[in-house]
Amino acid sequence: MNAAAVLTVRPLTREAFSPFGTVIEPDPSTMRLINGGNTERYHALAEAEAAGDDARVIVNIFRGSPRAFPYTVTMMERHPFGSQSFSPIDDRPWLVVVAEDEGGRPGVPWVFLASGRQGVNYRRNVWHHPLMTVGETSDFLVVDRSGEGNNLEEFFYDQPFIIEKLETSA
Ligand SMILES: NC(=O)N[C@@H](O)C(=O)O
Ligand code: NI
Repeated sequence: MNAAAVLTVRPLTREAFSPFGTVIEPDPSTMRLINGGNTERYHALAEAEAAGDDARVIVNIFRGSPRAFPYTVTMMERHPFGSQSFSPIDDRPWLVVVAEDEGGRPGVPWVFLASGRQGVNYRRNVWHHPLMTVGETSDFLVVDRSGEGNNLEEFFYDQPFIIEKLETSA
């Protein structure tokens, strides 16, 4: 087992997350007034992808128990047939952990601290860590894909990556 590496925690921004998907938050450039001016619609912030036989886009709630820190990232997963979005319901910060694909395996994880008003949509087949709730058990609205075939691919690192604490830097 290789030596552990400590990961940097970065603030979640649309730009930094763009290689992995989109950030779901009110983007003024997408806003259009609807319902006679009563409602601001932030339009098409993300696109749900659902491929393969009998593929359907489904809406779920994930109730995540809080992770303990320091936390060791030992694995990543991806969904070959569809995207997956997470939007916090309880307005609490949470962690988003993703990685670039390097020849069919995830590279070094990127860790982003999301606010309680930020969601993300992982594009289809993007490496990510399973839901990482922080502090208290929290609910997330999750939009992803149901259908035929195995939509879960997991990879286990031969090197531990550590998230020491939730202070952002860089
Ligand atoms: N397995 C499952 O439904 N959850 C994961 O995909 C996850 O990203 O949390
Ligand atoms: Ni997932």
